[in-house]
Order: sequence, then structure tokens, then C-alpha cells
Amino acid sequence: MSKTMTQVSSRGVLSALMGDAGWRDYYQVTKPKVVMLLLLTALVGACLAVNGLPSAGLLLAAMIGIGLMSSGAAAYNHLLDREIDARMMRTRGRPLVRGQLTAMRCFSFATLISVLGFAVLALWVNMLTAWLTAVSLVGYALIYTLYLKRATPQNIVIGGLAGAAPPLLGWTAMTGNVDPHSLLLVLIVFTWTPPHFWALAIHRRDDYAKVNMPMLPVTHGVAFTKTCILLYTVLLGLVCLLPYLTGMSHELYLLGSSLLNGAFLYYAWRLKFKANSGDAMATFKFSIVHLMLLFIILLTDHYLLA
Ligand code: HEM
Ligand SMILES: CC(C)=CCC/C(C)=C/CC/C(C)=C/COP(=O)(O)OP(=O)(O)O
Repeated sequence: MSKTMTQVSSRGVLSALMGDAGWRDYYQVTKPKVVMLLLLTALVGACLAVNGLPSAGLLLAAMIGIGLMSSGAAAYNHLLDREIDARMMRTRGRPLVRGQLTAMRCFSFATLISVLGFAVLALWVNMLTAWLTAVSLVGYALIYTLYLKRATPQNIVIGGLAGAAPPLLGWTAMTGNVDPHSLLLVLIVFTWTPPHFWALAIHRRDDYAKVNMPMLPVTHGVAFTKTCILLYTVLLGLVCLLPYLTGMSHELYLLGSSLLNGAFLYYAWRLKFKANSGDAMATFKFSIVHLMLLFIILLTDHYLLA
């Protein structure tokens, strides 16, 4: 059957826009698994901000806006890191390194979805959330990626604030203001980030050393980094008590978070004192399960016991 003019022309426009890149290349630069966990924390922040169920339309708009801007931040990170990504084992298969996606197309894509996300938040959520999300995007894509990451071993402690913002963004999307309880959720993710990343950084120490990236295992050694992971994991356990102690969460959360933090502490202790070769990556992978389950327990506790 002959193709209609519209099919040919629309396909022509699409291929002109995408070039050699397939949709998978654009999808990959958004760091989808990271953004999905970020959105889970934003969803929980939104649900804990209200009694009962949040407005479905408002929640949908917030998730779309925050998701688009987080994806845009990740795409800018791929663009700005493409030179070092080409030299590291872990990242050398990325779309811009392979040449599947050009820098200009990645920049255009990142800008398009970031602007779209800001517009959704500004038009259908509120300006506070739109601006807070924009600040998080700049914090991660520029301040962390372009400066902190290359400047100091404390890069991810400070840069972690951007990735810890989503629970606050979900909360302000529902209420239009910054509640102290929402900052507790930010503090949990902020405290979780160093053990999360430093475990991976231990495993990838040689990669980061090769590109002169001042990650803690490179600047201060693996033993010191393991001690910092253990100390931050203890701190995380204490910080996770705050939602219960302030009355935001209840016994179900206290039990669940204590079990999860006990497990995280075991991983961090084993990494420090009884490490085998795969323990750093096992700790990194557990950190992701830990944060996901922690926020699911926060949500369950809110609806079962609030
Ligand atoms: C400055 C803060 C952070 C740093 C430096 C960091 C670092 C990293 C790195 C280097 C990876 C491996 C990525 C890869 O090899 O493709 C990773 C994976 C991941 N991170 Fe983080 N992270 C941070 C914050 C967060 C936050 C806040 C979340 C979610 C709330 C998160 C969730 C994840 C997830 C789900 C993965 C697995 C991605 C995959 O398997 O594709 N990270 N992180
Ligand atoms: C709007 C908003 C909430 C923005 C922040 C969202 C965001 C995408 C956070 C990403 C956290 C993360 C995986 C950082 C790793 O960057 P890296 O450059 O150290 O990792 P890489 O070497 O794997 O690229």
C-alpha cells in the first residue's frame, strides 16, 4: 500500500529531529531508573503532605513536571560529562560517547523537556514547585556536574541536595509551601546519598582516578571511605527516627525503617571489617533497595496509621 504524503512527511520530520539516534538513546540519557526512584520519593512527599488521597490531576501534573525536569537534568549531565564518560569503563557505552546522539541533539532534547516540565509545573501546579525544581536542575546539572564533581571529594555530599529535593517538590506541589516535615524527607535522602555513591566509587576507584575525578576513594583512600560510609549509615539510622519522633510517622514506619537501617548497617560494617571483592557493589545495590522500601513504608504507614 503506498505511503500517504503525511506519513512520509511526518517520518521525514521525525528522522530530521532524531538523526541517527533511536528513542532508546534519548531514553538512556534521562537516567530512567534514577528518575523513577526520584519520582517515588516525590510521590511519597506529595501523599504525606495531605490527609487522604491527593488530587489526581494535581499529582499527575506534578509527577510529569518533576519527571521531565529531572530527566532534563540527567540529559544535561550526559552532555557535560561526555568527555570523561568516554574514558571511564562504566560510562563509555553511553549514547553521546558512542556517537549515537550528537551533543546538539542532546542539548536540544534536554532543553525541550526541561522547559516543558517547568511549563507544566508553572501552569498546572504552582510557581514555588516550578522554581524549586528549576533550582534542583541547576544544582545538579551545573553546580554538581560542572563544578563540584571536579572540585572536591565532598562533591556528592553537597551535590546530593539536588537529588534529595524531590520529596520536598512533591510536598510543595500539594500545599504550595515548605513544611518542616518535608525537610525531614529531604534530610533522609541527603544522608542516604554518600553511602549510596561512595560504595560505587570504591568499586570504580581506578576509573575515577584515571580521569582525575576527586572522589573520596581517590583522594582519601578506600579504608577512609569505608569508615565514612559506616558513619553516614549510623547517621542515616538516627535521621530516619525523626519522622517517628516528630509524629509524622508511626510504629509501622519505626519498625520498617529500623529493620532496613539495621540491614544497611550490616552491609556497611561488613564492607569496613569483613570485605570481600563484591561487597562494595552489593552495598551500592542494597542502598537503592533500601531507599525504595523506606519510602514505600513511609507511604504505607501514612495510609494505614495516620
Ligand atoms: C549526588 C547524588 C548522587 C550521586 C553522585 C549518585 C551516583 C550514582 C552513580 C554513579 C550511579 C551509577 C550509574 C550508572 O552506572 O549508570 C547511580 C545509580 C543509581 N542511583 Fe544514584 N547518585 C546520587 C543520588 C541518587 C538519588 C538521589 C537517587 C534516587 C532517589 C539515586 C538513585 C540511583 C539509582 C536507582 C541508580 C541505579 C541506576 C541504574 O541502574 O541504571 N541516586 N548513582
Ligand atoms: C530536578 C531534579 C530533582 C534534578 C536532580 C535529579 C537527578 C537526575 C539526580 C541524579 C543523581 C545522580 C544519579 C547523580 C550521579 O551523577 P554522576 O554524574 O556522578 O553519575 P554518572 O557518572 O553515572 O553520570
